[in-house]
Amino acid sequence: MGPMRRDGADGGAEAAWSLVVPLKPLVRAKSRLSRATGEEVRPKLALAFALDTVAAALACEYVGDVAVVTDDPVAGERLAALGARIVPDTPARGLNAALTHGASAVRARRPDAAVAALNADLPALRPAELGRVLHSAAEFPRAFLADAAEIGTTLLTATSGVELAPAFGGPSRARHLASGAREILAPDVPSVRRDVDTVEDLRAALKLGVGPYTARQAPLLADGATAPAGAP
Ligand SMILES: Nc1nc2c(ncn2[C@@H]2O[C@H](COP(=O)(O)OP(=O)(O)OP(=O)(O)O)[C@@H](O)[C@H]2O)c(=O)[nH]1
Ligand SMILES: C=C(OP(=O)(O)O)C(=O)O
Repeated sequence: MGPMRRDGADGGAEAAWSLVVPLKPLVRAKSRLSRATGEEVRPKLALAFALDTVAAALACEYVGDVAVVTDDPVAGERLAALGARIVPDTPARGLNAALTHGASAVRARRPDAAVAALNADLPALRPAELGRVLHSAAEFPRAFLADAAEIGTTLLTATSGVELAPAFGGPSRARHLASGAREILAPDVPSVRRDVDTVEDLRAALKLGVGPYTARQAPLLADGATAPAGAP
């Protein structure tokens, strides 16, 4: 059976994906930003990234629901208020175990769900761009989108009845390719590829235009984090 339809209309009805978004406890999240942000702002920024990512995902016409896999109580409460379902993590088993667990939780409720893992660090995410990626992904049993650096992965999909088999972490683009997943080569989806791990990534995201939660945190950042590259 194909993915569930989000509406019953003929023609323009779009396949509804279930997204699975993993989020570390905020005290540990985005550790590579710590030097630029300081320890007080870093968890707030990690939460803001997740809120912007999930809000944009929920606004995407191809997305039926979003499950966030997290053990963080504050993030869980804020993300649930946006409309996400919160799935408790699998303690100490890491990112891929969390994603497999999230996909199982989704399919326990909806066995024929098409699922997509999406990183929580995409503060510039635009619903229409995510929609283009999911539309392309629907043609293949498994598909993925490489991150802006073309080394990692920001999104991995599995259509109805197909195991997600996530292999995220570090140089995951090559692993996802080797696993048989199809790489999505959509040209105009920079916001879906713009993950933020470093201060340079954050600058690039700010240039693309971030969502409201991250924009609100930006003034709290040291100048070094937001000044254009090469600025004095
Ligand atoms: N639920 C869950 N999410 C995780 C786990 N590890 C990583 N993530 C999430 O997976 C995505 C990519 O994670 P990483 O790049 O490894 O970690 P990060 O917090 O984004 O950044 P660094 O601390 O700088 O590595 C982010 O959305 C993380 O919050 C985990 O063990 N459980
Ligand atoms: C999780 C990933 O990357 P990073 O650890 O760089 O965020 C990935 O791209 O698979």
